Amino acid sequence: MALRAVSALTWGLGGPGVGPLRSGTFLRCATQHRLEKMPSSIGFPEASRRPFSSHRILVDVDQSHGVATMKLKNPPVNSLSLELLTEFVISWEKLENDKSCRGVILTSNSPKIFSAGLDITDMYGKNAAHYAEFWKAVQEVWLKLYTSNMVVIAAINGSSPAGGCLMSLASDYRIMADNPKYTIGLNETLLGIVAPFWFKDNLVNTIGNRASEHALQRGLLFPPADALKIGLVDQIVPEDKVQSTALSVMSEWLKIPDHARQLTKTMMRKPTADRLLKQREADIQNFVSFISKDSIQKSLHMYLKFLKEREK
Ligand SMILES: CCCCC/C=C\C/C=C\C=C\CC(=O)SCCNC(=O)CCNC(=O)[C@H](O)C(C)(C)COP(=O)(O)OP(=O)(O)OC[C@H]1O[C@@H](n2cnc3c(N)ncnc32)[C@H](O)[C@@H]1OP(=O)(O)O
Repeated sequence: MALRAVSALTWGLGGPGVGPLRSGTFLRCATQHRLEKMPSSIGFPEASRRPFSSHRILVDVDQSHGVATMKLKNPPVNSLSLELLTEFVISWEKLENDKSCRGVILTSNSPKIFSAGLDITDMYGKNAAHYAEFWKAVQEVWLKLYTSNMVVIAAINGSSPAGGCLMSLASDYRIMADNPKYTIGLNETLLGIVAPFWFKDNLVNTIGNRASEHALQRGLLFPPADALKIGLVDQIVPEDKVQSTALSVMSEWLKIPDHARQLTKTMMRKPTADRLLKQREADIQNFVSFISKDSIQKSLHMYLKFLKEREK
């Protein structure tokens, strides 16, 4: 198997905003329309579309089908900066509160990069208060995605290292563009940092313990075909079919009654989400003390330098 490395949300019933069962779920399900036919592109009729956006997040809601497409837009590499993460949470809550929205396709506005992962400049050369705020936002985005009532499909239209891979892992289904130039994986060790336990838990739940041990220790980044083999993604499709495939997979998922799917998702994911929720503050403090170490700052500095100077 060809492996490539770069060389060198609150759970709990009734919890604010992100509880697995939004009030009215059962009632709504009883009258919910089934999706019989989905459009093959985002060319929805104007009347049924409700786009909204912020600087770094573009959202297009197709109200007649109950599906939103959320695009990350943070050039040049869609890094997950504090600003992007904050805007993500605001947009996500808007969708969670929109009763017409049952599913979200998460993708990128950039053609070649889904997301370069956490913004390294938010973890380098800042003070403890900044690191704490940043990490809280990272946790929040993961909790929102991982515990969402909505069906979340990642349409991975480019490279997806580290935090980008985590966002995909938190989705219910992953479709990746079949381009061998793109890679996906949790490559933290290559930066001299360590994926926290909840990144690891999410990976283990997806690809199993042995494959996770191997992938995490070596910081492996997998091309799409290999990612498919180990179950890191569920499907690979030609680059120009990622969005249309995501829409048709979504239509299949939305045929399942919401209440049954949501309760099943809760049953599967609650223990993992609860593990972070129970020690959220300690996890923030752990991150702050780890990332503030001189040796870790030095590793990040070297990695940023490597990124800037490497041959393209
Ligand atoms: C035991 C205790 C445990 C406690 C837990 C503690 C800690 C855990 C901590 C953190 C976990 C972090 C997870 C992460 O997500 S870290 C981020 C990892 N990301 C990467 O390694 C990706 C790096 N980027 C790339 O590989 C390439 O950029 C990419 C393939 C995405 C795109 O390549 P392309 O050639 O198109 O673009 P580049 O020229 O490389 O980049 C353009 C520009 O962007 C800068 N940049 C790239 N990635 C990032 C990033 N993640 N953050 C900030 N900036 C980034 C790059 O430096 C270039 O800048 P410039 O030269 O134009 O100035």
